[in-house]
Amino acid sequence: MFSEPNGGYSYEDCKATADWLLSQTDIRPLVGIVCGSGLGGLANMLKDQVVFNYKDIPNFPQSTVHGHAGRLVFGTLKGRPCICMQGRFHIYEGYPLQKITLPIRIFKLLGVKTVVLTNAAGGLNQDYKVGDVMIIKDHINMPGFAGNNPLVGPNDERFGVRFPCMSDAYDRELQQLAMDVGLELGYGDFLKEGVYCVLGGPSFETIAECRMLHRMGADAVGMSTVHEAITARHCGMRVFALSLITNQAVMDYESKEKANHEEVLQTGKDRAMQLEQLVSTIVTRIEHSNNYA
Ligand SMILES: O=P(O)(O)O[C@H]1O[C@H](CO)[C@@H](O)[C@H]1O
Ligand code: HPA
Repeated sequence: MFSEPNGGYSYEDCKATADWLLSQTDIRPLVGIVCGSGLGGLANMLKDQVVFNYKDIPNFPQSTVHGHAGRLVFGTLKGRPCICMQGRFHIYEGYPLQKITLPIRIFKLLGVKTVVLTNAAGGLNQDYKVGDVMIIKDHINMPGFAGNNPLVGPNDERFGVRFPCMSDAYDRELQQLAMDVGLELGYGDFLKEGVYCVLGGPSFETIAECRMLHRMGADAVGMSTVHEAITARHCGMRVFALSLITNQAVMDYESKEKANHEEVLQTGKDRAMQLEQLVSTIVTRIEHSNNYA
């Protein structure tokens, strides 16, 4: 039943997983949240939780990265039905892109309308500080330049069109909502907006690479999110995404700084409370600001 043509899954396979989940819970999520490295605490915002370990879900990949718990959490946020991935998948774990993005298609088949993607990222923009939160307004898909796009392979029109538009990948209304909410919460000092660039990882970038990415127009660099955003847009969900700037990308040969995953996770812990406030307020306001979700 769970075949993998071209390393991906058929519509029927995704549907089988979605139906299996729907048969286990009465919660019908409208918002799907993906927690970045060290940001799994976001799932704690959900009430009335129904939790699945990834290993128990048919077809689901397994989390292998420290800071990604590997749990799918259904619940409600101020009465609003949500689903939260406590742990995402990355290219460097060895998974094909179609597998990395499988949960996004499952979100769609569960009835999710809006996807909220979060990540930990290195700051390239020299005005950014560790602890800043960057609302993603656009992306640069470096693996995509070499043909590594999650939509490679036969296109199933039940998900979306062959050539989806990406100039509106990140919903502008939700970006504005996030900025308004952030300012209301008093987060103006550390709230930014910018361009996220994805690389394959797992090695962090060299100094020359960071300099190049910055000149190219990227404000932050990471190893995730873009594949999920492309897949979500392909199947017609709205996307809101943010990066926590967990470290400064090293741009200077005089610098003694070294990127490391421990710092990434620590910055996530330090900003956990504000991120929970920001994301939960945005999610509850989506309802009041439009009819999409
Ligand atoms: O993008 P998320 O999953 O937040 O994780 C980021 O943190 C890890 C590196 O510390 C990489 O996986 C990078 O992509
Ligand atoms: N580079 C790539 N990915 C990251 C970084 C970084 O500096 N920080 C967190 N994820």
